[in-house]
Amino acid sequence: MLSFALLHVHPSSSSNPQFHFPHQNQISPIQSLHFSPFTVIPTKLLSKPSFFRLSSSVWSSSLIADDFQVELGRLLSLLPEEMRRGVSEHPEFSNLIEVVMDLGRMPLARFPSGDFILSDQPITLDDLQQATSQVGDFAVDNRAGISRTLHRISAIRNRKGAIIGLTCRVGRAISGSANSLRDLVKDGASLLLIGPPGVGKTTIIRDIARMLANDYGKRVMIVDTSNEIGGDGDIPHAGIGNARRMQVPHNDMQHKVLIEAVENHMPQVIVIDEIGTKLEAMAASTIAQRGIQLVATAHGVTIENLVMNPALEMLVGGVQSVTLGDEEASRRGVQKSVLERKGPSSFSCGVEIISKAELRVHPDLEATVDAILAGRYPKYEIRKINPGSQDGIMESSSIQAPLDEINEVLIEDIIQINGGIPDSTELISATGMSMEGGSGESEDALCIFLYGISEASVMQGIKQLNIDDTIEFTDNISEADVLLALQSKLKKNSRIQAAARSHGIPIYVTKTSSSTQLTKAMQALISDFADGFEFLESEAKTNESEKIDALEEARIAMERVVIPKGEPVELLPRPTNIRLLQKDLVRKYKLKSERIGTGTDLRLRILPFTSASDEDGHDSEGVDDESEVDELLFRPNAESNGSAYTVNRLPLLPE
Ligand SMILES: Nc1ncnc2c1ncn2[C@@H]1O[C@H](COP(=O)(O)OP(=O)(O)OP(=O)(O)O)[C@@H](O)[C@H]1O
Repeated sequence: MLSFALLHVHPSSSSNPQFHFPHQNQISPIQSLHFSPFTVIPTKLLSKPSFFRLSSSVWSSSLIADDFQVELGRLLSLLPEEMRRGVSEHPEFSNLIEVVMDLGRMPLARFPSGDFILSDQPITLDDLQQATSQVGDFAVDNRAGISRTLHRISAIRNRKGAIIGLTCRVGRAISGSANSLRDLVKDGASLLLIGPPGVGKTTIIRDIARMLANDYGKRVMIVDTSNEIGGDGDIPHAGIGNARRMQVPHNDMQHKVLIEAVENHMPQVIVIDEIGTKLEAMAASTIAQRGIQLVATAHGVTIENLVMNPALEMLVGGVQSVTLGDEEASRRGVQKSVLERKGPSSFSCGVEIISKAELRVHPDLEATVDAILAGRYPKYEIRKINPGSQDGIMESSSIQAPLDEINEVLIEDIIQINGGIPDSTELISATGMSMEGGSGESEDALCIFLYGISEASVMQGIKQLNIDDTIEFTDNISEADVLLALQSKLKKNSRIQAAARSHGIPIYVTKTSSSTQLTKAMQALISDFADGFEFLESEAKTNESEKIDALEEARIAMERVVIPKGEPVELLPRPTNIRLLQKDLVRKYKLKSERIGTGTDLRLRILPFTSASDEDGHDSEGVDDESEVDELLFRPNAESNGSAYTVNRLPLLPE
C-alpha cells in the first residue's frame, strides 16, 4: 500500500522541496524531480535514499560553483566599465574580496595578496548612484545586498545622509569550509564561533547550516539578521542547502525573531550570525535551555574577550566574583576573592577563527572558561585547514600555551573586572606595604596605594609636615586617589601600571624610600591633591577623545589587518600614556607590539602573531615595557627643580 507525504514547495527554483516526516526527523532533497507546487509523492519512493539523497558535496559543489561566476558578474555590473575590466583582468580575479569606491578617490579592489587600484579616474557621484540603483534598499545598518547573491554592499554617508562611499564585499558559499568542524556539530553540540571582521565566520556558519540540513537531515532555521547567510531577496541562496531562513526586519529585533523561530517553526538547529547585545545573548541562552542546537558567531578574537565582555559573558555561563573563607582559600591555595563561572554555558564548544586557514577549537567550552577564570591557560586544538583536502583538516594538534604569558594578561583583566587588585600575596608581597583604610576612609583624605614603599616609611617621611590625618592607605587600587611607588619596583611590574591606568589613577614615583625623598614626594602629592589634581584632570579631558580614537585605531588595525592578514601595522604617533593604553589593548588580543620612532614621533607597531616568536620566547613587549617605564619615570620634571629626587606623574585618565 502506498502512503503519502505532503510536500511543501518553497517559491523557489533553487530551494529543494522538503518533506517533514512525522516519524523521523529527516528531510530528503529531491534534486532530480520536477514538482509543481502541490505535487503529492508516494512516500514509498522517498524511502529509497539512493534515489533521492544526493551526496551533499556533489549537490552543493555543482550547484554553487556554476552559479558563482554568474553571481560575481552581478556584483561587477555595479561598477563602471573600466573598473569592471580592471577587476576581471586581475590574475586573482576569482579570489576578489572587496571593491572599495570612495567619492573623489581612485577605486580599489582588495585581493588576498593586497589592494589593487582599478582606475586612475576618481569615483564620481554618478558612479555611486549607478551602483546603488542596482542594489536592494540599505537597511539601518547601511548594508544592502543583491538579490539571490551573497554579496554585501555597505554604504558610507555624509552628515546629510548622502552616500559618498561603498564597500562591495564578494560573498561566496564555500562548500566544505566547515568540514573541519563536522565532528563537533554532527551530534547536536552547540557551537560558538568568534573571530575578527572578515575572517570568514559567516562563510563557515553558512556551510554548517547546509551540512546539518543536508547531510544530517536536521530542521535548520537561520535567523539572518543582515541577510548575509542566506543572501539578499526573499528566496534564499542555494549555499544554505535545505536550511530555512528567517529575515530580521531591523537589527534590534534579532532576539525577537530568535524566539519566534523556536515558537513557530520547530527547529532542531538555530543558526545566527553576530550575537552582539545582551538581549541577543539572553535570547540565545533561552534557546539553549530548550535543548535546541545553536550555531552562532560573535565578534572578538579569543574566548577571553567574551568572558570579559559584560554584554556577552552570559553566552559562556556568566562570571561572578565569590569570596572564599580563609580555610577554603588556603586549601585551594588561591586568593580569597576569586572569579567563577556563574552557570552553564549556552554553547558546548567554542572556535576561535584565527585566519581562513587556522582554527582554535575549544571542545569543552566550560572547561576553557573555568581555566581562564582560574588563571590557567585553557587547552585547545589547532586545526589547520587545507582547502584542497576532502575533510578540510590538514593538521590538528592540542596546544597549551605558556602560563606566564597568559597569567599576566589574566591578572590585568581580573583587576579590571573586579575593580580592584586581587588580594594576591604574589602581587603585593614585594612591596612591604601595610594595608589599612579601604572602606572607612574620610572623603577629604588622600587615599594612597603604596607599591614598594612601606607605610611606616611614608609616615616617617611626613612627620614634620603635620598631615597625618589627611592621608590614608588602601590595598584596593580602585579606591585609591593615587599610586605612590618605588621606581625600581614599579618598573618590573607592568600589571600594577596597567591597573592604575585602567582606573585612571595618577602614578607618583620616587627613586628611593629615604625619608627626605618621601617627604618631598608627599609635599608635591598633597599640594596636587589640594588642587584636585586639576592639571591632571584637564590634561585628561583634552586627551580623552584622543584616547578613544587611539584605542579604536588599534582595534581596527588588529581586527582588519594584523590578525586576518598577518601583517604588522604602525599606529599614529601618540603621547606615552595613550600609547600605553594601546599597548594594553594589543596585549589583550594576545599580540605583541614594539615602540618605534623618537620624540613626538613615538608610536606603536603591532606585530602579527607568529608561533616562532612565541616559541623562541621573544617578547618584544617585555623589553618595550621597560623602556616605556623608563621614559615615564625619568622624563625631565618641572616639579623636581633639579633636586635629588624625581617625582613624575602620569596624566589622569578617567574611565
Ligand atoms: N575559506 C575561504 N576562502 C576564500 N575566501 C573566503 C573564505 N572564507 C571567507 N572568504 C571570503 O572572505 C570574505 C569575508 O568572509 P565572511 O563574510 O564570511 O567573514 P566574516 O568573518 O563573517 O565577516 P564580518 O564579521 O565582517 O561579517 C568574503 O568575501 C568571503 O567570500
